Amino acid sequence: MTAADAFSAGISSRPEAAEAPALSIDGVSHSYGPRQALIDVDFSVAPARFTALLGLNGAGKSTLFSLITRLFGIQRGHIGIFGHDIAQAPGEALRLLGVVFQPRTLDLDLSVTQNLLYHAALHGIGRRDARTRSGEVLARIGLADRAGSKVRDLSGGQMRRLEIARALLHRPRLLLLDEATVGLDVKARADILNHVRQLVSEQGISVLWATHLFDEIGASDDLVVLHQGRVLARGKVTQVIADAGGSDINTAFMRLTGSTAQNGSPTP
Ligand SMILES: Nc1ncnc2c1ncn2[C@@H]1O[C@H](COP(=O)(O)OP(=O)(O)OP(=O)(O)O)[C@@H](O)[C@H]1O
Repeated sequence: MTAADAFSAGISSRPEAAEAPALSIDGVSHSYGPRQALIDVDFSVAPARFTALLGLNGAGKSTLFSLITRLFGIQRGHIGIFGHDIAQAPGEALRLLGVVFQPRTLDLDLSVTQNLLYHAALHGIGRRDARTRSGEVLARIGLADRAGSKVRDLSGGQMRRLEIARALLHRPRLLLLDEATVGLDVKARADILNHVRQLVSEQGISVLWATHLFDEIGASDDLVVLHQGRVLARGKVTQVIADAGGSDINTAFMRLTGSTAQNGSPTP
């Protein structure tokens, strides 16, 4: 059995399993005019697992995120969140989803808490409940001591953590992060990863972590390798490496894609 088979069998095709996959991507294709950005993409994210979506620039990660969040309509295929088809039951599906996009979208002149309260109001969360939830999410992401600070005074890593806190306000069960560590130094990157991994191990949140950096992927993670719009491999990291005949994630990626690597991150 290949890693892909094992991954699918373990996650998507267990009729006895009470819970559907946190995220299921089935036969999804997307084109921008003549340019095909995604080609028959299939994979799933298991509940309470950290799944890395590894791909170089242009692999199709952002396009996929735009489809999952319904920024774009689905041209072909199906996307489900905990069993709710996002085209048929968008309300139920999106309620369970939190997203951290690549560009920063915080109001720098408001405080940390004010940013959260503003976002909560957009979600229809009442003021008192919003204050309670803000305290909760800041504690979960290690920012409780900065609640009253102006966002402008935070470090880049703290701003990213605030965006994660904001994405957790409506208590989603699936969190998508698109290149969440871009522009951060090594320590801040490790810090964000640790916090997100804790959300998985301690809170049971399911995570899809899009990245182009090998060193952000752990040996016990699930992995999807996306290249030029196609899924080249998916499964447990160790299985993907073994199936590709590599000795580590770098060599496995190179074998799968024919790319070369420099400084821990792949280049085309
Ligand atoms: N609005 C658009 N119009 C035309 N082509 C696009 C558009 N957005 C993306 N593409 C193309 O679709 C393909 C996938 O791009 P996408 O941004 O989804 O990849 P990515 O993996 O997120 O890369 P990056 O990390 O650089 O954002 C690329 O070939 C890109 O040039």
